[in-house]
Amino acid sequence: MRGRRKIDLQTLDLFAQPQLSAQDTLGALARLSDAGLLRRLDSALAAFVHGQDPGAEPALLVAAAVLAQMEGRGHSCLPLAALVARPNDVLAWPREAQPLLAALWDRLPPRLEDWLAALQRSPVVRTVQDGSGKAVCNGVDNAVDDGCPLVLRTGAEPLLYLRRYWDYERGVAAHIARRTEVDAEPDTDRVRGWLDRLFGPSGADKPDWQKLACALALRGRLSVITGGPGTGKTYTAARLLALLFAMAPDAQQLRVALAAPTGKAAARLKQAIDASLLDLKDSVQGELDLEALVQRMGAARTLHSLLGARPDTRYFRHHAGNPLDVDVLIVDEASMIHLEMMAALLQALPPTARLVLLGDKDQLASVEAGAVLGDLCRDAQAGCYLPATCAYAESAAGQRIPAEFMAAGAALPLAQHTVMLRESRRFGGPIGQLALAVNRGDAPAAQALLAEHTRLGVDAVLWARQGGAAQRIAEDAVHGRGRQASYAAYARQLGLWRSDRPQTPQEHEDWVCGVLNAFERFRLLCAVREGDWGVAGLNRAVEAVLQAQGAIRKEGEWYAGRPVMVTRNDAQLNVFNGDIGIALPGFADPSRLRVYFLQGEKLHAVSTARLAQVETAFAMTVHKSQGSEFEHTALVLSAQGGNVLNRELVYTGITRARQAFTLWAEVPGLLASAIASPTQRSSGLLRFLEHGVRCSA
Ligand SMILES: Nc1ncnc2c1ncn2[C@@H]1O[C@H](COP(=O)(O)OP(=O)(O)OP(=O)(O)O)[C@@H](O)[C@H]1O
Repeated sequence: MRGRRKIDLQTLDLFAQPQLSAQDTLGALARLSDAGLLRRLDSALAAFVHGQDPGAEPALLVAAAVLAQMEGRGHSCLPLAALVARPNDVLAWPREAQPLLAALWDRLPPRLEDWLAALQRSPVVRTVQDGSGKAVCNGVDNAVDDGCPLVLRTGAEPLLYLRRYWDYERGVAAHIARRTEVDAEPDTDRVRGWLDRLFGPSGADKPDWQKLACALALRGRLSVITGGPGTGKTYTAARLLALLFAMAPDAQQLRVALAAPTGKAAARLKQAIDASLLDLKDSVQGELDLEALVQRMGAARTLHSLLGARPDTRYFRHHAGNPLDVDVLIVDEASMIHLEMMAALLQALPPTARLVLLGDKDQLASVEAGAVLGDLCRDAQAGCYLPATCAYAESAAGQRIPAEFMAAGAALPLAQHTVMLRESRRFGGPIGQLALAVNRGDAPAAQALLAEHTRLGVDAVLWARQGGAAQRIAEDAVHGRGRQASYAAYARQLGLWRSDRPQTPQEHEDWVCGVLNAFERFRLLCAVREGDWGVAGLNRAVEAVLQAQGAIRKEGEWYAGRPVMVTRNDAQLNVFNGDIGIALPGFADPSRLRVYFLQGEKLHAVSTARLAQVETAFAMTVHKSQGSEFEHTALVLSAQGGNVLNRELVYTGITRARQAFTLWAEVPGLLASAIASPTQRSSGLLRFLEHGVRCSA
């Protein structure tokens, strides 16, 4: 937003007079948009509200604009008490904009009650009370939703919504409430027998959360399994599938689907589940035909493709009226699912089907509004298990839940269907320790770990660098540091085209796969897009270094070796948002570049002319890297990052690295301030679950 500022904030004069009319307010909001403090869309919503209600008061117009701005930053609603009392906490404007904010707030009502009254007086705002079933619009009892664009949820913490987000939250909460009702309990002796076969016996010293997750998943139609990298979420999900298969009255008829928000995450899920299931063949000794299950599951899909996204619309082919044809759906990387997508997914799922969500609750939430997995996992760390859950866990999984994980009083049914896996199997080393330190907000420990390892030299697993020109980052990325993965292997593999040119289609395919696999070993991850330390600047810098060493010959937009990331789903071309491909000469006609993608084990080629929605991918945002892992990642923190530099971003960047992690910080203090800034997205989802989902007709 700061990049779009055209006006000097110091000289911006918002108001001619102390009183604020609706017109003055709209003018001020428009000027704040010109100055880049709001988006055009934000002030446009206020103007729209005024168009619908010429009597709209300044507080309503300001609330509407801020609500739109919040939606753009991933929040599903606006907490009004915080806005009135601490506007800057909500708006997060830069220091130089504080006088403007103070001038605006001086002219607005000082008390929350007055804001609420201003909102409730307007016909554009529908007022609803949690749990009462009462809805009021324009002061009139109104159980029927007549399309008010804004919704005000009253109560101890009033929330203002754009109507569609209120609908999504309410819909998601209603589905979750239904799905977490306990069905008939399964035969616990059988469950326990199968769990012992699938997992082996467990020690008595601590609970086996993996077994517990499987047992709890049988009790309802929603199961949430969260945990950091390598804690065995996929391992557990494969065993859960085998268990469901073993317990199903007609196992051969069980329809199972796998999905994830991105194509890459979907492919990884399928690979891991297949391998895990086939590993289990011995423990099920011919009693379960797991090979047949693997065959029947088919490929994992992106959520868009599973739901049947209709191009250029918000609509899907599958919905409540045309539900998905599944009995069990496992969705990985659930932290990336935004509110609207979760609402669509839950609607499209038959009421009897089981949904299993896998994901790391501490990762970055989606760019779009909502942090659904984070919300659903609010109690995951604490457990909050009720006595009935503990009794069931003991009889079905042989697991005694320690007192510290039991609910102190009432607890959400959702918590009884949520399990956090706590032991990482492949992430215990320095990278894991660093991730844990970041996650618990311990900046000194994170910095000490980085400093200690950096001292070990260029081969160190952790490595921290500070300041200097972005050129240094690019050179490091291309030439590598020590023995850690870099783009050097990719450049070497690319060079084989000239020194050892493929002579047969098979050799060509092997070479293409070699380039793609070498490229996947390393990645530069940025917090921001713009600037020298952002995606755009670093892509240019890496290209310049590769060009200088002769690895690429960049003459136009496309060149042999250009790695690209697809930025928009294109079902016709069979490429999806987040897919990474590399432009390379074809075998039959080397003068024409084709972009090659690895889809599972198979190569997929698309002509460069047909791929319009792509961007160069030597550097990518941390957001776009979710669902991927690399041997070595270098996380680049730009001084321009502002409040994008937060704890979840750093944690997500670190946990993309399997063997080595490098941190580049443009100025001192960026890491510590990011760690000190956990993201809090405003949402009312859990409140719906706490109060019952009855607040509207
Ligand atoms: N109970 C277990 N016993 C033995 N090995 C296990 C167990 N749980 C997990 N593993 C192994 O640990 C590794 C990580 O497990 P898995 O890939 O399922 O973790 P994950 O949480 O899905 O990771 P990611 O977040 O990266 O997707 C795998 O090699 C898996 O086989």
